[in-house]
Amino acid sequence: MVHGGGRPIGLHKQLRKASSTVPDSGLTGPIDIPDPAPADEPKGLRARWQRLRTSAGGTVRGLPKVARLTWQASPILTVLIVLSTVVSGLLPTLTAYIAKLLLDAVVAAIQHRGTTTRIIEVAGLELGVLTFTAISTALTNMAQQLLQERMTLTIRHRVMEHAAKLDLAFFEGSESYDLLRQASQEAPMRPVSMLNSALGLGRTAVTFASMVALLVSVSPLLALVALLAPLPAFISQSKYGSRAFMLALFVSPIRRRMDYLSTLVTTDTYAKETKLFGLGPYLVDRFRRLGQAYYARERKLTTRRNLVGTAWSLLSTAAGSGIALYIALEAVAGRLSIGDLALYTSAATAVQTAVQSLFTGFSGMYENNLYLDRLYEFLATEPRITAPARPEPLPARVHGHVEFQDVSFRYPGAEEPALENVSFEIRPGETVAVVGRNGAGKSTLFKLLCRLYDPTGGRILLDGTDIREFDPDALRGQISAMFQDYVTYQGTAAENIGLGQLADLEHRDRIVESARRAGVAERIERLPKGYDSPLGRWFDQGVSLSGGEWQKIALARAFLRDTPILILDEPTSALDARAEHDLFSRLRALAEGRTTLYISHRFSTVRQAEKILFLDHGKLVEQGTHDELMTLGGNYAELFTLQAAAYLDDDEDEEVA
Ligand SMILES: Nc1ncnc2c1ncn2[C@@H]1O[C@H](COP(=O)(O)OP(=O)(O)OP(=O)(O)O)[C@@H](O)[C@H]1O
Repeated sequence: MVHGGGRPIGLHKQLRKASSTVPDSGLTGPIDIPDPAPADEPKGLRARWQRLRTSAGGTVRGLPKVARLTWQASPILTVLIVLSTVVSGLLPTLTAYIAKLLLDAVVAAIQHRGTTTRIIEVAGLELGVLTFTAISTALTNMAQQLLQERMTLTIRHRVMEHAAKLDLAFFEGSESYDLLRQASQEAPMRPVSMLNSALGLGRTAVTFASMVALLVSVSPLLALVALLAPLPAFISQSKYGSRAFMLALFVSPIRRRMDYLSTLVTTDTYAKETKLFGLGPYLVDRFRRLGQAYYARERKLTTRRNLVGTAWSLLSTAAGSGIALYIALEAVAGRLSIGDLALYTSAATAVQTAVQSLFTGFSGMYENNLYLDRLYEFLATEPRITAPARPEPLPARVHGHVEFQDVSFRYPGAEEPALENVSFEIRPGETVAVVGRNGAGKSTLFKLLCRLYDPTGGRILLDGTDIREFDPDALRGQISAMFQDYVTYQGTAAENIGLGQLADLEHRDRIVESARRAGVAERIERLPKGYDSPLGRWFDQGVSLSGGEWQKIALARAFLRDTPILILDEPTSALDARAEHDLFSRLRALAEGRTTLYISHRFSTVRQAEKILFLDHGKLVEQGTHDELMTLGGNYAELFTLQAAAYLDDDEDEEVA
């Protein structure tokens, strides 16, 4: 994990822990956000100073990384933006100086000491500088906007690229969900913001230094006053900057809940239930109340931050006015020229403005840096399931001999193991049904076989080799799978199937063949544009399919891959009896020569398997053929009889009727 920003590691962790303990799903329960101020916020002056130093140090250390990011996004724009910054930093001082020259020339002309030519020369110079300023401002704006776009694209690209590499465990944890959200939604704007703040800071520093130099030449004391006045405001700004970030961190789970509530009411998939159960007003009200709590927090912080900030910055204003008065009196006394007066007045104003931009710039950088830390933290999250340094090459022909040896598994953060000491062997080409009650660990077994998770104990062998010794991508290339929660892609029918094997995306004949195997070819042909019909409602003219039709499409996607292992998690849960029967008769041909595992709750299909594994509370309690398990008279026999009895009852009822 990367801990940029010089923030103490403990604080980071503590914050995250606190922010993820916001209770409840948001559907019920209290709507409250814990106070974002961490318990250890420094109280004494010394502690504050210490903290300022750490945060300043951290912010400055954050700069090179941002510079690298911007450079990667576009070297030309980066150079352009840096150059224009330096130039535009000098321009105010130059403008002020020319104004002084102009005034002095005018006064001299009035007093018949100077010439009109001199005035024209200075006016020409002024025009030149103003034109240059306009051009340089335009260039800076252009470079900034373009860089913003480029950066956002670069970072989103990196976030996607990285997310694609991460383990399933990362996506299934709620803490990492927040991190992902922050990295993908909040972070892309931050580097440019950070760069802008840094450049603004640089520009201001140039203006500030040149102006202060002018002030020093009048009175070192005044220069000192101008320099010291901003300090209190600076400190208060840095405090509120970090509070704002902490608040954002704390409200992140609340916002997630708000998003969820909003999705429930605005998404087609949920609309049916929301309407039927009359949940609309209830959910809308929850959203409103969460929103209010969220807004109240934001308002408190924003108003405090601005009011307190302004109060402190009044000190700087007072100092500025003092300087102006002093210089005016000096001019009256004849110790300074009118031009000097104008110069110093604008210098004083510029220093004051500069001072304010300095803290806005710095606190902006500080805040951006805190967000960027989350991005770096995300980018530094490494997948645990990776290829070994020297991956074992897969055999030229994988036979599909699968062996679980004493495999145990517990999901990260779970109390109970999902699988416990599971051992079994599947010979190449065998068809195996995995059965058991809900939550018994069946899907988990499949996830482990695909190496979406690694077992916490024991090992899984494919053709005699521990699957951890293969490159996970190569291993997954040997497996076709359809999961319980298969994806319904908002794409054409051909794309929906073709995504199962990217190389075949353009091979229409193979796609048609898979559709036929899954029993959905005829339905697709009846669509308005056949295989090129968009499915789902996101597109214009998209066709809505029924649940079973979608499931057949998902099956076709799995069948497109010609792999030695086929895994189907409840492949017929949405199919009608005829479709299920047809699929299983075809499956025998499809499964020919491939190791096939399927999960099913329908015992009529389970009994056809060559081997049945019965899981109960994560343990493999029975295994064998249908006949063997029936003879055993255990769990399987009990459930089978139960289901068969239900059917028999139905038949009898029908007969009676
Ligand atoms: N991502 C996860 N994180 C934590 N626990 C999980 C996760 N997925 C599943 N579990 C838990 O692991 C256990 C086994 O789940 P699994 O999905 O393997 O059950 P299953 O046998 O496939 O059930 P079903 O028949 O209902 O599909 C369950 O108790 C479940 O709560």
